[in-house]
Amino acid sequence: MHLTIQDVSKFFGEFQALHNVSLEVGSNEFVCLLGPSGCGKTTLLRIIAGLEPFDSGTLRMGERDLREIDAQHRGFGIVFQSYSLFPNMTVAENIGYGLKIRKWPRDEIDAQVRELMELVRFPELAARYPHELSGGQQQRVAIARALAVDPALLLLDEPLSALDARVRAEMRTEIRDVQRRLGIPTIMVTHDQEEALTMADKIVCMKDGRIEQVGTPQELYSAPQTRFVADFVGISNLLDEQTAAQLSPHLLAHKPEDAETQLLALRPEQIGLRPEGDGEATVAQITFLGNISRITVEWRDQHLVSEVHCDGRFQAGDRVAFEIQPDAGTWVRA
Ligand SMILES: Nc1ncnc2c1ncn2[C@@H]1O[C@H](COP(=O)(O)OP(=O)(O)OP(=O)(O)O)[C@@H](O)[C@H]1O
Repeated sequence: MHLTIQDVSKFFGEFQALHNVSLEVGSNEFVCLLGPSGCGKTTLLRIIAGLEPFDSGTLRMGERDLREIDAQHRGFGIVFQSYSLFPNMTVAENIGYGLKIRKWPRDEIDAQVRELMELVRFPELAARYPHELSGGQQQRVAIARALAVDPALLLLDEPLSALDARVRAEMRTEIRDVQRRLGIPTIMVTHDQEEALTMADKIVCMKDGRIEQVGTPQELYSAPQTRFVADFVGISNLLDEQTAAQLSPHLLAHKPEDAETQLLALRPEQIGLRPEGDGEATVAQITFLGNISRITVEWRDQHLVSEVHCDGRFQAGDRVAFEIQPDAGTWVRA
């Protein structure tokens, strides 16, 4: 079933937290709301969940107007950043809780809980209490609990942000895997662009209560439309028209005519370097990243960031020349 958000606006007193937000979430889609702190991601998620009223616009699940259905009756699964498990219930009781209040028979609850524990890979932890689990395990239980009621929509609010980097990376794959297998439309809030790029079918990039751009991870990375998206999703070198022309006059050939599109966003991997004694730039800093090196070069009065496969060709202080394809980069709105 489709979720349709149309022209939703939200005020907190005088402050407008959301400006005419419109968005579709398809039946098997994994959508990430991505943006910096305060851009309105959580507010939008809470509105969808029914935990927060909104001032104008429409919200529909299939044909149903969600304004007419309160949070408990929407049948959505929700997982928050803090694990929010019931501390006095075991793992199995936590997962089965939603089924118990729906008055499922005992043996059916047990079967469903067993299945979900297999799905989130910890059948042996059934009898433990939340305080006996690691952060990652607690968050898996929270996800299993949200999935238990066969939700029409799964809402995740920064579910991985309290976990350490390794567990977080593991759980990205696990969550995506379970979501694909169950085919539940999912909306996840995150401010972590890497998380959004690795997990989402569709990223909704937000800024100041507005949607800046919606697209696949590839679209947002390779065709950002605004300076904000170019900067927030991945790393970009942003050059005005004059500077772009100095770097390589060919880059102007693909600049659109409109007056708003003024800046060229060049990804670091689009700036190739070659050692050259009288090259126009100087290597300022080299950061080794394993498979590649990130090299900051000084050029005229600015710094440009390049990423190259590291083969030890460059040292700080070296003179280098640029190797840039004529169609490199995307012209974006300032
Ligand atoms: N209950 C409230 N009363 C007043 N202002 C609020 C309330 N809730 C949120 N806001 C404001 O609305 C804006 C959006 O908040 P929201 O929590 O949706 O942002 P966010 O993108 O989720 O940020 P974060 O990543 O920090 O959670 C912020 O400026 C916030 O201060």
